[in-house]
Amino acid sequence: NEPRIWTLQDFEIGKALGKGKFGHVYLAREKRTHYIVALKMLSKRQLLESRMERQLRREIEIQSHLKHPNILRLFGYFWDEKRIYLILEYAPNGELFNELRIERKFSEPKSANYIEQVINALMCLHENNIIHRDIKPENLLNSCGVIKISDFGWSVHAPTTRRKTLCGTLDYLPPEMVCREEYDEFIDHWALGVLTYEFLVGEPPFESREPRETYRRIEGLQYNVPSHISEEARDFISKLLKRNPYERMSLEEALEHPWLVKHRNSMV
Ligand SMILES: COc1ccc(/C=N/Nc2[nH]nc(C)c2C(=O)Nc2cccc(NC(C)=O)c2)cc1
Repeated sequence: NEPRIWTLQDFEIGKALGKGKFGHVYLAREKRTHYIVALKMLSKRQLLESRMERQLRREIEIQSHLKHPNILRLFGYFWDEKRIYLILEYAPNGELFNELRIERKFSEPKSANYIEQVINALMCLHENNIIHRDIKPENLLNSCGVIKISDFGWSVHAPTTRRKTLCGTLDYLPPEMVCREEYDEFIDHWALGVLTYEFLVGEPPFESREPRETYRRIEGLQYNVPSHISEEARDFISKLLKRNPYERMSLEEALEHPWLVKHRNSMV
């Protein structure tokens, strides 16, 4: 099916879902098929001012070609004189970040189930030689229990050396990014360890009041695992939060780790 030329007139705009960094996301319904989507509206001026247009092109290029149940679909895009519009898959339950703040922390079965889905998405990305580089609860959407990785704004084709200074949370940065070394897809493995910790504990492992302190704790691998965390979960995290990227567990090994196997067998 030929990609259509979409226009705003093809959609009925519903409620605002939320405000992203560069624009608003609205619930929308395609008029002909009544298909429900999330329409992300980005201001051209803001994109140009912050020189993000190259990053947006990359985001569109990457996300539009990826088809995986745990990766949020980008169905298409269009623009008018003021804005660029991304036609995105709608995930009814919203950001996992919100769910985690409400529940404070997730149970081990729930964390294992979510982490397994993130691993499946990362395997798809890495098979396509893509590093996400921004795995965190804010960039994970929940669609009736199915986790969708979204926001490919920071994704790149592996391996790469970072050109830009980093913005956003430092909590998820691996040591090799903190010390400006070359890095590759293993930075996503590190982020997976940080994500697992944050699901189980309710806050990221290296979180500190001062960014400098966060850097120091990341470089020194200084994190404490509360006693309520199971031995298997503790071991799973420790095999991802390794200073040397090549010592980090592979995604295949992670799927076979006792912590995930234990909870997979107990899932209905
Ligand atoms: C405020 O409560 C909410 C509950 C659920 C949603 C669902 N969002 N679902 C989405 N599907 N596809 C995309 C893209 C989105 C999306 O961007 N959501 C979004 C954007 C900005 C903030 C939030 N906030 C929360 C709490 O999820 C969600 C959005 C907001």
